[in-house]
Amino acid sequence: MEGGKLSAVRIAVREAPYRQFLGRREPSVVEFPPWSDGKSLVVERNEYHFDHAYPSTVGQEVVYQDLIQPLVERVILGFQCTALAYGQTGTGKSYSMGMASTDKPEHLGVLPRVLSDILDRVSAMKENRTGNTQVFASFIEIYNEKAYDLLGSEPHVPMVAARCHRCTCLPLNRQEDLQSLLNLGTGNRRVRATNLNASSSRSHAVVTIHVKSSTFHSRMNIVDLAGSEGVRRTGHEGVARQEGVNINLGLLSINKVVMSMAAGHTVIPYRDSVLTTVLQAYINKITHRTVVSYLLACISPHRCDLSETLSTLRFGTSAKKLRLNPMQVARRKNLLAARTPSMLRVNSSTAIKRHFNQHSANMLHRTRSELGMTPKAKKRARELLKLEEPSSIDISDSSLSFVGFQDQDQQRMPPPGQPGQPSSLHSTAVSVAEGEEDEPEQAAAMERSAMSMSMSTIVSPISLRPSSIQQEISGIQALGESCVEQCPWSRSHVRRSARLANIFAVDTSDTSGAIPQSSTSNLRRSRRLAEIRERSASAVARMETSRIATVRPQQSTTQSEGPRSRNLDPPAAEAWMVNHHRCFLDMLNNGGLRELQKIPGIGPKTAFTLSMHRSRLGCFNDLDQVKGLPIWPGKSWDRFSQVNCLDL
Ligand SMILES: Nc1ncnc2c1ncn2[C@@H]1O[C@H](COP(=O)(O)OP(=O)(O)OP(=O)(O)O)[C@@H](O)[C@H]1O
Repeated sequence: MEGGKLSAVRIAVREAPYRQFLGRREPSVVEFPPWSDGKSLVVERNEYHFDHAYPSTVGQEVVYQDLIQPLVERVILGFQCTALAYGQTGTGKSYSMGMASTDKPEHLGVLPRVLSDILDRVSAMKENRTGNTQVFASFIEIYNEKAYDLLGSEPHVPMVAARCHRCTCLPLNRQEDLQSLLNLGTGNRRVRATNLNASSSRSHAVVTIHVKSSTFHSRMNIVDLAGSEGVRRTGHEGVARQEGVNINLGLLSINKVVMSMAAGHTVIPYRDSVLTTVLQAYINKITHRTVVSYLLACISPHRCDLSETLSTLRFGTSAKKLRLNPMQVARRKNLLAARTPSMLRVNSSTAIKRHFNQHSANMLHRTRSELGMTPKAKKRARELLKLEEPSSIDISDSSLSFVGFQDQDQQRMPPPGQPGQPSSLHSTAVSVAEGEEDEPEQAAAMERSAMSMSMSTIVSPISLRPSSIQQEISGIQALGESCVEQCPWSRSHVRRSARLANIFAVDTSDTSGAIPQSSTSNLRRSRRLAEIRERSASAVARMETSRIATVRPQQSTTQSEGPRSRNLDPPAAEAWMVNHHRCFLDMLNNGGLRELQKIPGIGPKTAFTLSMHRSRLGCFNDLDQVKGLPIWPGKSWDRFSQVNCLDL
């Protein structure tokens, strides 16, 4: 079934030509609007939509190619297909289905074309030796509620088996077999002249074409129903009248079956007539994935046949409601894809989707590979690093090259002998010391203090030694320590965002080329915590030392005590305060929410707001900036600074 349509039966409506013997030519009751795209028609101002709508001018060839040829292709692939003609008497059902004999090739109907087509394909398959496929055909009719085997030795003796399982199947090997089969079947079929049709079929005919191979047995049913007729209009009496009644009974029962199925009933009245009993096997599977069905509804252009025409269109509309469930559609597609040769499938949407999926997967893999995220890339990088990892790397060697970096990058590295870019504090302290030569003592004190802080409290990322665990975080072994110091790119403890930012900064700036010493907030969280712990430990140790050296023995010291309470000398007190401010600022800049909450005067809410401001600003440059934040109502900053000894 084409597309993703859920309709189990495809419906086509075909208009019959004018019946000459009705005399006066009147306008047709059926209109084919130009906007309909060959899929809808208008009768009595009601528009009906179907899969195809053919005016009387459309020939047999078009109908065959549109409706039946796709079914032939499916039958060869192992699907069960049914094409059924339904409509009023004299509207061209037998003509369309090819059960009326004709000499002109353009008037050949479905049956001879199908048989011929199947035989051609099977012969081609035999020539290509792609399988041993055989074709058989059976021809039965249901007349007066009895089934007859038209190809059997006694065509006018009713069959016993209700479902006609044991009917005669003639093998079809050549085109000549085909002709003899058609002559035999149509010749045995009961036909009678009525007021409405000179050769009206008095029975429902079912031709089944079997295609048998070693792997499947598919069938194609071509059903030509007798025409519905008003018994009075036919002008028949006696046997002919009874024929008409039985014909209508069969049509009524097939109508009821289709209606029940469309309404979703669980009990379907198949046994109401022989026609539905015989067709039960096919109708039952109409929504099955391996069944493809076409209904050709034939209608008359005459106004006198209007009620019959509307009845036929109603039947078509009911059949349109038979739905495949989406699972069946998906399975049918899969089945079709599995049975279609791969060459034919290459252009299908599934193949295209698969191609794109594969393409995007390749792209993703390539990107991951370029970023060094794939195991292979990691391994390669490790091997390269091992090659370059020198126990004897001399960091003073300016020709030292770093794996994976361009020369220009190398040129932007800090000059040899300078272990990393000095921290901002370091540089500030040095500049102060350099600029204030007239105050040597103070400058020296500041420098001493700054140096001591840079050694103990201010931890430059470059001076960090990643732990062995941290070295493994990125999946790439770290370089030798000297290299790590020189090559900040490979520092796995620096956040990836910071590393990338550094890369872009180096690319776009022509400054010293050194990686800007980002604040420690760019360090990984584990590293920051380790630093805080390290700093607090060293601060305690330092305070202990200074206490022993300067504080009177009787004074107790606690961490919250200020310099005043320790009676420090002014320069020492000032240095202590600078140190303390720096430590505190570090804590504010690097502490997580939990660490911030441990600071006296900071609750969960303040900690959260503080961290939000910190993320917005990057980090706090000094305590004045913290003080200026709109989170200290009233005198809360005073209380906060007091409790944390931030004031002298
Ligand atoms: N599209 C058509 N083009 C040319 N002739 C047609 C067309 N449709 C029907 N006819 C002619 O109309 C006449 C009646 O057609 P046919 O016997 O196929 O009708 P029917 O629906 O099978 O009737 P019944 O149900 O009584 O058997 C035939 O002579 C047939 O050639």
